Amino acid sequence: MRIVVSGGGTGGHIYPALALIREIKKADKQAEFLYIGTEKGLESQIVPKEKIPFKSIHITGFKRKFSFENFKTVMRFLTGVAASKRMLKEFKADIVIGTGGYVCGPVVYAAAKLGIPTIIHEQNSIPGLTNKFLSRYVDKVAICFEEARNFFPDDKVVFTGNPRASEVTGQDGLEGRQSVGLKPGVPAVLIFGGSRGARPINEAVLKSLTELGGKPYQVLYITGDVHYEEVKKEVELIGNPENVIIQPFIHNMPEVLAGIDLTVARAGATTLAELTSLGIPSILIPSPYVTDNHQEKNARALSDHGAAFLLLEEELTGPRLMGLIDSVLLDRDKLNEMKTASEKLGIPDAASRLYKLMGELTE
Ligand SMILES: CC(=O)N[C@H]1[C@@H](OP(=O)(O)OP(=O)(O)OC[C@H]2O[C@@H](n3ccc(=O)[nH]c3=O)[C@H](O)[C@@H]2O)O[C@H](CO)[C@@H](O)[C@@H]1O
Repeated sequence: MRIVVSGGGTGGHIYPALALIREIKKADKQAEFLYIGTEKGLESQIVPKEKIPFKSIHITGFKRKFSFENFKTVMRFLTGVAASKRMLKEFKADIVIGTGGYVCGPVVYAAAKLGIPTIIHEQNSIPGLTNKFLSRYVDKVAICFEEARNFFPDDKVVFTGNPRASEVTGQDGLEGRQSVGLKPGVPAVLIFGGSRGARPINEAVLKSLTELGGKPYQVLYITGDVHYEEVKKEVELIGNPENVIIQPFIHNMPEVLAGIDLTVARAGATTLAELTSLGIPSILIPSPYVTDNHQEKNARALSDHGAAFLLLEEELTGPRLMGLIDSVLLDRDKLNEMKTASEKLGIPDAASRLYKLMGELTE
């Protein structure tokens, strides 16, 4: 099979695509891939590292308010469609899958117009503009939250879950711990703000850094690449406690997650798929800066079932965060109860479900 995958901007759209590619490679050694993204998105760094052929188009997202930029975006969309058609014909694509972000707009639209089978994968409980637009043209819409169903044509929707959920299973947590310097046998909390980091979470952690130093657990704190230098400067003034490891970004998240007892994070959909697949309890601080506040809805899908605590950004303070971490990590019964609840929501076979759907469209 000759497969084109497109999705990007942030990790939450890229990692599901890469997990799907790995799943297909296991089942079909002859499969060939082309990934179409943008130069500006994280995909231009992450995808070539995986040795997957990568091509880019130039495209920007729509502004929700009326603006001249939107006119330019329409022009870029049309140019993007023409460029995508050329790439798809040259590659002789059998199927095209979009995993979100505005880059898949022109790519998936072009494929549908060429009569190539198409799927979009929606990770969130509330879809973004691009997937809502594309759902009119594609053959199938794969979803990960039942709440997303109502936004799409009923006959196209298939519940598959997020392929990244499959990728994080079966990892060696001890090796994961070792790779980042976490000790075995001591409870570990991972704190991070999505694939790009989050300033409000960084501020809350920095305010509590000294206090964290006195805790009977260890902390892996990921700042996000762009915030790292700034955080480091502050940490030099405060002092870096021995039980807190600070990193800008980690590339072996599946391995590391396998060794983690509790996670503090934004509520990006791919992160949540990973956490539930592994049955990791979490404290979720949804980003309020996303379309239709979809992260809060994502988070509630976990907190309503006892798998997570929801902490709204407006209520986020250092002491509040510390209190919540202690209340879970220092109470074994609570931790186990949340673990079970989290595990129940996981869909570890999501990648094979999505691959099966591809097979149905191409046979
Ligand atoms: C601001 C924004 O628009 N965020 C969206 C974006 O989030 P974002 O890109 O932050 O996505 P997620 O939280 O869903 O996923 C982050 C991914 O990055 C990985 N990771 C993170 C940190 C690190 O150091 N190493 C690493 O590998 C995580 O394991 C995960 O696989 O896409 C998600 C999925 O559509 C949406 O739900 C989010 O609302």
